[in-house]
Amino acid sequence: MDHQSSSGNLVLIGMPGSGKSTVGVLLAKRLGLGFIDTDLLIQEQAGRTLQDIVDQDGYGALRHLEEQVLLKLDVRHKVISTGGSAVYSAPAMEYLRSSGTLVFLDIPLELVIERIGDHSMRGISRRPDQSLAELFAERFQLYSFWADLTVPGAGRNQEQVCDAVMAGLAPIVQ
Ligand SMILES: Nc1ncnc2c1ncn2[C@@H]1O[C@H](COP(=O)(O)OP(=O)(O)O)[C@@H](O)[C@H]1O
Ligand SMILES: O=C(O)C1=C[C@@H](OP(=O)(O)O)[C@@H](O)[C@H](O)C1
Ligand SMILES: [Mg+2]
Repeated sequence: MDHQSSSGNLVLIGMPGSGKSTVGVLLAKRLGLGFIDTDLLIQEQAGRTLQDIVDQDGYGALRHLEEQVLLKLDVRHKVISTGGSAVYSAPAMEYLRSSGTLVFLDIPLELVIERIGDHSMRGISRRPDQSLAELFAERFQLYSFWADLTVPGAGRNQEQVCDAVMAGLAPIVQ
């Protein structure tokens, strides 16, 4: 049994709007697994909303908290939906990979904008000088690098994305 299947977690990574949180719940139901959204763990730990953290303390503070929460996760057989910025922490990604399969929900920039808007990018962890297009390009490299499986999301509703993840997992997870 390799690192991907030994602890049985399924970890969703990708841009905000790619469906990590909503598709994650569908996947957990289909697979009979529990579900964790690490954004909610961050909020619980901080006692504040993610929006507050970014607004008051800046994007670096959110990334730091996110890394701490990810490195403290000690779970098996869960679907784990991460926040879009999780991939900035190599230690956290290595750790998640050691106990699960990393699935990149890959949507184009146009869909990100359609789903989350591009006006203020509130709540997104990004350098103030960085455009959404630049952020997308930077992150695309990181998501692709860490992914065990990449699932394209364009032209698919949430159930169809769920189907595509299940189909993609079949050959790599026992
Ligand atoms: N495949 C899809 N088709 C249409 N809308 C979607 C799809 N996946 C997600 N959405 C919508 O996009 C928004 C962001 O989804 P969410 O699951 O919160 O993404 P993430 O956690 O990756 O930011 C929600 O309004 C959700 O309903
Ligand atoms: O991509 C990002 O920088 C962020 C994505 C959000 O999660 P989703 O990807 O679930 O929307 C949340 O973690 C936070 O607002 C920062
Ligand atoms: Mg989410």
